[in-house]
Amino acid sequence: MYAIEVEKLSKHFGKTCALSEVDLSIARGEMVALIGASGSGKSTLMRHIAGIERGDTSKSEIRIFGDLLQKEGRLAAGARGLRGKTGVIFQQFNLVNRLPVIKNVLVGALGRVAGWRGTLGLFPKNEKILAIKALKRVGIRDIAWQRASTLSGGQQQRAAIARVLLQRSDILLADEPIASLDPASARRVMDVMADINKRDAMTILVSLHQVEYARVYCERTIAMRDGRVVYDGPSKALSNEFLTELYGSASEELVLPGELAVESKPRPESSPHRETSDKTRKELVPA
Ligand SMILES: Nc1ncnc2c1ncn2[C@@H]1O[C@H](COP(=O)(O)OP(=O)(O)OP(=O)(O)O)[C@@H](O)[C@H]1O
Repeated sequence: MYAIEVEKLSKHFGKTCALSEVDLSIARGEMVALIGASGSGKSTLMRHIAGIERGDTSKSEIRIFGDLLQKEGRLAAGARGLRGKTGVIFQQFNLVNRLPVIKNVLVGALGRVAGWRGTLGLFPKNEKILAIKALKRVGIRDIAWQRASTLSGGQQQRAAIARVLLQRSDILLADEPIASLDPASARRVMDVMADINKRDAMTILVSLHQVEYARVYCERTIAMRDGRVVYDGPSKALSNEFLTELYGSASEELVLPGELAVESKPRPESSPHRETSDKTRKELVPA
C-alpha cells in the first residue's frame, strides 16, 4: 500500500511551470528526501500532497493511502478527511509566537476537541498529558510553558513535530525543516524525524537543500529540477559528481560548503533509523 501516489501532476503559475508531469509513489513507512535547487518545485509539490494547492486541470491524480485527494485539478469529496492524515512543517512560521509551546502543540488535537473548547484553548486533561508526552519525545519537555517566541530555531521545529505527533498524522511533510538551522540543531531535528519514522512507522517526505543530510538519513532521494523529477533512487548514489551531472553549476547549492569532516559516531539510543545502516550513518561536521 502506498502512502502517497502522485500521477502526472502539473502546475503552472501564469507562464511559470512549477511542476511538469510529476510521477512518484512513496510506500507506507518510508522516509524519503526531496532535493532540488531553489525554484525546482519542491514546496509546490508538498503543498499539492498536503491538499492545500490544486494541480492544473490536465490528467493528474494524487492519492493518500489509496484514497483520492485530488484529480484533474479538483479536490476530491474526501479531501478534508485526508488532510488530517498529513502533518506539515515548514522552514519557518510553524508556531504562534505569543502562545506557550504546549498550546502550540495542542493545536494538533483540535480535530478531536469540541469547537468551542478548542477556540477557548480549553483542552481536556488527557490531551494535555499527550502534549507533554510528545514534547518529551522530541526532547523539549522542560520548555513546555515557555513562549514560543523565545525558542531557538531547532526547538521550534521540534515543537512543530510534537504538534504533528499530537495530530496523529500518518504522513509528515517537512518542507525544508532544517534550512535555517546550524548543523547541530539540524542533526537533532533530523534525528527526531528518523526516530518517529522508525518507531511510529510514520511516512516522511522531507525536502532538503543539502544532499549530505539526505545521504545520512534517507535511503531514497527524489531529485527535482525545473518542476520535473530527474532522479528517484538510492541516496547513496548521489555523489557530488552525479549531482553536477544532474544540475550543472546549480549543484553547488546542494552541497555543504567546504570539506566535510566525516566521523563515525555511535548514534544515540533514541535516534536510530531503520533504513540507515551504522556503516552509512555518519556525523556531519563542517570542517
Ligand atoms: N504562488 C505562486 N505564485 C507564482 N509562482 C509561484 C508560486 N509558488 C511557486 N511559484 C513558482 O514556482 C516555481 C517552483 O517554486 P517552489 O517554491 O515550489 O520551489 P522550491 O524548489 O520549493 O524552491 P526553494 O528551495 O527556493 O523553496 C518557482 O519558479 C516559483 O517562483
